[in-house]
Amino acid sequence: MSFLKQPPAPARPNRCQLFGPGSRTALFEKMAASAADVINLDLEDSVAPDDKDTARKNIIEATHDVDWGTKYLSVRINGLDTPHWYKDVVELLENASDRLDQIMIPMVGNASDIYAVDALVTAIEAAKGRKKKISFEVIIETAAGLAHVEEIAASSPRMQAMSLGYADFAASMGMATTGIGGTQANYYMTHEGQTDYPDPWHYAVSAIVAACRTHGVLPVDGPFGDFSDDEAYIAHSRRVATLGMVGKWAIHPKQVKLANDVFTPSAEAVAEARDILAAMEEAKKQGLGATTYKGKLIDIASMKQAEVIVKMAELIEG
Ligand SMILES: CC(C)(COP(=O)(O)OP(=O)(O)OC[C@H]1O[C@@H](n2cnc3c(N)ncnc32)[C@H](O)[C@@H]1OP(=O)(O)O)[C@@H](O)C(=O)NCCC(=O)NCCSC(=O)C[C@H](O)C(=O)O
Ligand SMILES: [Mg+2]
Repeated sequence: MSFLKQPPAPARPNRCQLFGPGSRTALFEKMAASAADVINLDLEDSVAPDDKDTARKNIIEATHDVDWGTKYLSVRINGLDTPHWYKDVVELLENASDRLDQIMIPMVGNASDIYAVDALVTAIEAAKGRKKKISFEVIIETAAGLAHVEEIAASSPRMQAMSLGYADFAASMGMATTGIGGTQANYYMTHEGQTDYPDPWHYAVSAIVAACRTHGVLPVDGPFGDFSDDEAYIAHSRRVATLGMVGKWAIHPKQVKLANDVFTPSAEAVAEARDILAAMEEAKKQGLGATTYKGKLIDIASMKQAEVIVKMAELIEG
């Protein structure tokens, strides 16, 4: 391990982030009743330009009037290149209740974007005497955001999570696709008549996971647009979970269960992880750093892998 220890990510479940437009108040109670760990009330792209002020008022009221239970309550503000974002931050933090946990910053390109929001949030918290410090989540969804992903992950002590935003990311990168996540029809390889569809998002997902794990931030997968295709959503979620992400957005309530199922370690996986830890404990007593489990090598690195699974399961069990 480097001298610089890898800090732990925030100890809270983040298996699914359910999104809903701030302009659709009829959805708020349904979102609160869902099984999502995180609620993202949206002021950005799911809200029409003419509805921004109303959506902001709706969300402020919902922080007072809706019972969000134990969910992590987050509001996505508008991008820093819009005339809306400063009003989102000022009106939210001057009027929303203490129930608000997080602000989600879209379209970030560098650490200075976070610095600007952090300075404004810090001033309002002091002016209004807000007790709970607001955390940040950012969306990596531009070429610049990916190019500067590490400085963004390290940019503020408020940073708790980082999501990959497939639609804007594809547009910003000039990708020849309109799909929001998942396999892309023209991204394939052929060999002796066989066609294979590799993952076009692999680099972005891994870069986000690496930046997040380096700075103790939760890496989260963004939207999957085709909410009629459960199998594809599950496959995409399994891929990013294997790469180290902790959860995924739901842009429709039916995706919440799919995400929770993928990002909750199975009973078998937890039992195996606990067996590996027990086997390593036994090996340690015999002065060994490596041993075998079910005919395979396990060593201290296997212990760390097993600890990730057991810790996540214990976090979710609460
Ligand atoms: C996608 C939707 C517009 C679909 O809405 P609708 O047609 O009303 O859905 P259904 O008729 O299938 O609804 C079935 C029941 O579910 C309720 N419902 C619908 N949406 C939600 C929700 N988000 N949360 C909770 N409950 C919901 C309906 O009321 C029905 O209930 P009932 O009648 O009682 O059975 C809509 O789902 C929607 O707006 N989803 C959120 C879209 C969103 O927030 N988009 C922004 C995030 S993705 C993004 O911005 C891209 C990203 O930044 C990037 O760049 O990649
Ligand atoms: Mg976007």
